[in-house]
Amino acid sequence: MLRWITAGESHGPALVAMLEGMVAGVEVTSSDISEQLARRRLGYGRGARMKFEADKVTILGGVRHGHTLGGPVAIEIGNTEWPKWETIMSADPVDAELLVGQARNAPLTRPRPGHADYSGMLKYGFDDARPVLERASARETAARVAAGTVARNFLRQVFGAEVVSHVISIGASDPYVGAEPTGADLAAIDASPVRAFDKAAEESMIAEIEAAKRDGDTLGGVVEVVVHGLPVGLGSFISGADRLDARLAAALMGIQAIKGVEVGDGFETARRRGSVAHDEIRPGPDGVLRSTNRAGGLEGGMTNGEALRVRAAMKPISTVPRALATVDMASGEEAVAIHQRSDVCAVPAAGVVAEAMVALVVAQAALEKFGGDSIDETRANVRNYLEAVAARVPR
Ligand SMILES: Cc1cc2nc3c(=O)[nH]c(=O)nc-3n(C[C@H](O)[C@H](O)[C@H](O)COP(=O)(O)O)c2cc1C
Ligand SMILES: C=C(O[C@@H]1CC(C(=O)O)=C[C@@H](OP(=O)(O)O)[C@H]1O)C(=O)O
Repeated sequence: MLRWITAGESHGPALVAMLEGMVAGVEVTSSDISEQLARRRLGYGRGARMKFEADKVTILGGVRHGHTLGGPVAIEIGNTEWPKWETIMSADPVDAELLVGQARNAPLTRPRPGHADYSGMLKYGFDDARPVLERASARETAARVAAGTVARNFLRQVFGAEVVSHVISIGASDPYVGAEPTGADLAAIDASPVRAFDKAAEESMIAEIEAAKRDGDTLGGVVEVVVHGLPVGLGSFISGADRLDARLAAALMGIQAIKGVEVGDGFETARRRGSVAHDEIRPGPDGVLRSTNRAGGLEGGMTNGEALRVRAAMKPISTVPRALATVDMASGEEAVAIHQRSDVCAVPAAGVVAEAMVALVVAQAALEKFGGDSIDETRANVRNYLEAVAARVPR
């Protein structure tokens, strides 16, 4: 089974991603990973930290001469800001004197509503939010994007499938309505400062961010991930835990600040009548045809051969410059929440993280179905299956 785990803190020396269960022979390089990490740092509305900090990629194991070896892949993402945090975030004990007068070491006792601070301090027994926010921080998503790069390369190399995301809306901007993008549109989407697929939607999103910035406020939004080129039958209806929609929802909800997931037309489908909610099946020149894809390529917990389409809703950033009311955990007095700096909006970055999570879950389902120890074996199994599927589709 394809499994992944990350380790590391926001201001630690590095993040580490481990990916276990990937077949041998997948082409992947450090620059593929760096390229994906650079995409995650893009986006209008990100804070100062994105400008001065850099992600330094080292593949520690599982890859040789640009190909996976079949063993666990370990990727380190070094943090170039580490020298500033070396004492405060030292893994080993440090002399108390070294910490005296260090502003960064001042205990954070005013938990931010919406962040992990309050519950984390109580649950893990800390008087300071620092040890909580270090791991709760979405800096960790860089490690997921690194692991996701291997998965997205696998999907491209086995199915020719591309994982694409774009931003549907930011705050109360006019949501994007129109055709879903394909892999060929990814460069244009990345060139948009808000990763929008449409100029009008982009302008409306930028206006929202400008207004929030002016007001000392923050924003969330909605992203969509689309995967073209997947075969029918990934995932299963057999048990709830096998359903690909359930697995995608869990993976997307596991991203910091994601509060809702839609599959296909999602909540809109709930408002429709059945006659206009589903995707009718008709005979076509090369088998069967669907003229709509309201289901987002998933029926019965399985891919149905149409484009996979899922959306994730992100709540606004919880470090609000116009700081929110809280209680100082040291004194019990009313206070305003911690605020030093933050992103105004990180929705474009969340889209890149969502791509990585979708790639990992789909690659996991593909490896379950097709197996193999090498990518050639997986490809042969895919070919065999697709022949059987083609023979079954009426023409
Ligand atoms: C890409 C990305 C960047 C984020 N940047 C910030 C930030 O700068 N400041 C902040 O307070 N929260 C930021 N967040 C959100 C927090 O990580 C998140 O609100 C926190 O973990 C609590 O959310 P939860 O309730 O979903 O766990 C970011 C989230 C993502 C996905
Ligand atoms: C560092 C990243 O995102 C960080 C995620 C984050 C949070 O609370 O989630 C808070 C911010 O960090 P800080 O509070 O130190 O300014 C973001 O910059 C990153 O995405 O690489």
